[in-house]
Amino acid sequence: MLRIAVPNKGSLSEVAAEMLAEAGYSGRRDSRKLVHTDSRNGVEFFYLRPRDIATYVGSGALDVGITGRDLLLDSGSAAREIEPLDFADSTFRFAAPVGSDIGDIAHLAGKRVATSYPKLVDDFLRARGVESTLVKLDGAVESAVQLGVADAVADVVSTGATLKAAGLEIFGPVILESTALLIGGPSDHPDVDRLLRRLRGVLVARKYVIMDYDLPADQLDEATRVAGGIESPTVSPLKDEAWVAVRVMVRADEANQIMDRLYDLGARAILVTAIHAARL
Ligand SMILES: Nc1ncnc2c1ncn2[C@@H]1O[C@H](COP(=O)(O)OP(=O)(O)OP(=O)(O)O)[C@@H](O)[C@H]1O
Ligand SMILES: O=P(O)(O)OC[C@H]1O[C@H](OP(=O)(O)OP(=O)(O)O)[C@H](O)[C@@H]1O
Ligand SMILES: [Mg+2]
Repeated sequence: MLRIAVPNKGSLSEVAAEMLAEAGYSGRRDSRKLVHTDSRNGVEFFYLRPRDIATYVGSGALDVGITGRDLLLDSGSAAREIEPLDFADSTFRFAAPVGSDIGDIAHLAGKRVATSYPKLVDDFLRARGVESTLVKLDGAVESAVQLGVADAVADVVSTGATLKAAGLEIFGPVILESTALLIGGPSDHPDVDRLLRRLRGVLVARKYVIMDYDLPADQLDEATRVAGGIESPTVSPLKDEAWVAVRVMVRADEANQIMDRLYDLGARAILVTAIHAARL
């Protein structure tokens, strides 16, 4: 049985549960349940606080887990990154009040910096020889300056809207680029590969679409340059020998530009369909 740690709350939990469902696993129905066994797929899910997941996986108590890179590094656990999962992308940044004279990390010497990720920030500042006083908060860190408990903050930034609303602006270098990860522990469980293949299949199904179109046969080389597929396009004959039918996988975010270019080459009846599951 593969033992998997999944986030029970916060911004990672919903997407992680969706990905696992799309990968064919059953999940808990009651959001208060802490453990769920999917015996058909030979896995057991443990619903844990995202911040604690690296600790369980790093100690070997659980085999793999889903958490953020920032949380993994802040935990100091021996867990390691297996694969990025393409969600919960964020950067970890310093911010100070708009117009303040803190414009560089050197200016943080002797200042108070509020954060929920003290190890991450401490490691970063220490490595650069800056000595600050860290103020450890649980969340809503952006309010710390307005409320007078810190001079600057270090926190997760996505759109930047939370910082802006609190009258703060980013300064200094990027502390970390974070994303959701599959993490593993000290020993490799033989079933991790299957989980990984399934999760990769979900990522492919989300990122790619199938494109079918009819094309004048003499345009095939040109069309293959526009959309070459993973290995190579599937080409089928049509009754009218001057035409062929082509099927190819393309990135979903490029589908419309590719359709425009194929249309200009003479392609017609261009159809795009979603991929439900994939294994490349
Ligand atoms: N606005 C956001 N955009 C993208 N990723 C985010 C965002 N907020 C948090 N994250 C990521 O989610 C993870 C934080 O998990 P956590 O459970 O603390 O989420 P949370 O939404 O902050 O939950 P909580 O309500 O407990 O604070 C980190 O990896 C972090 O980088
Ligand atoms: O750049 P933005 O798009 O505004 O997103 C960043 C904010 O999102 C998260 O907050 P969350 O909602 O998790 O609250 P928290 O601070 O209590 O964790 C994070 O801690 C930032 O505050
Ligand atoms: Mg949060």
